[in-house]
Amino acid sequence: MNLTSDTNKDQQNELAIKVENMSYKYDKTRIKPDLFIADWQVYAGQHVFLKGESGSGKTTLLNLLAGVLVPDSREITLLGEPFSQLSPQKIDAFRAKHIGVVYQQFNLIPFVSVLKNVQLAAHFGGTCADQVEQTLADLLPKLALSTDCLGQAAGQLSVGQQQRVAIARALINHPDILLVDEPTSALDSAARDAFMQVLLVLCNKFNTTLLFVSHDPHLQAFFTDRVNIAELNIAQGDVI
Ligand SMILES: Nc1ncnc2c1ncn2[C@@H]1O[C@H](COP(=O)(O)OP(=O)(O)OP(=O)(O)O)[C@@H](O)[C@H]1O
Repeated sequence: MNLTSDTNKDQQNELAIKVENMSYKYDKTRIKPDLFIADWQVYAGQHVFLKGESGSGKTTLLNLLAGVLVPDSREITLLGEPFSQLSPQKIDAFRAKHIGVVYQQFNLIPFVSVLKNVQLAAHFGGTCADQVEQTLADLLPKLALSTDCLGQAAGQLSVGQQQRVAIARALINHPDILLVDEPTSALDSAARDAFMQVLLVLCNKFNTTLLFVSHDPHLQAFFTDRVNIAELNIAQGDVI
């Protein structure tokens, strides 16, 4: 089964994400994996909405694509690189340079300033200080964040502000791939829609491939490419 998220497929020939016969199980003593994907591709620049019921494997897939988890069979290719076959050090370097991740809980360092949070990500991604300054000057107004917040401890900001800082941090290295896990659950509908619009504008600007995980049906409208993890994860059925 070849499941490709397919808007503008004709115009886009570069694959950002290719997953082939990838399996993962949390408990290695079990026979049946928690996640098995036979064949799935996302083209460079696509914005894909990944939906699915609770426990269906969305976060697991995201963590595999981020290199936080390592598949049991190693078949993830990102940007043409055999990502899941790289050494742990190379995976860390690849992630820092090419992948932005926005987690459900944002994962900011709460007692460290907003600026430091962003600078740390930039440092690991090899982005120089001048570039950080330039990108922040561009990003902050788009994210409705004032320069005053840069000096504040991240943990002192509102949830909505932390979310936008998490986006700034994820985009500071102009990643090729942005993985976003259910970030809008704490927002009201107006803030949620504003957030989505900003996110999509920024991904277009940087030509970033976006994989957006959510089970909020309202957010589907922002995407033309939608995939249900149940179609991908054949470990959830009786196929294997
Ligand atoms: N750390 C873990 N240890 C063992 N099993 C886990 C762990 N994390 C997830 N699982 C199992 O893997 C399966 C997929 O979980 P996952 O968190 O990826 O689902 P999800 O679709 O992201 O759910 P949700 O929408 O509730 O966040 C579930 O059966 C879950 O119980």
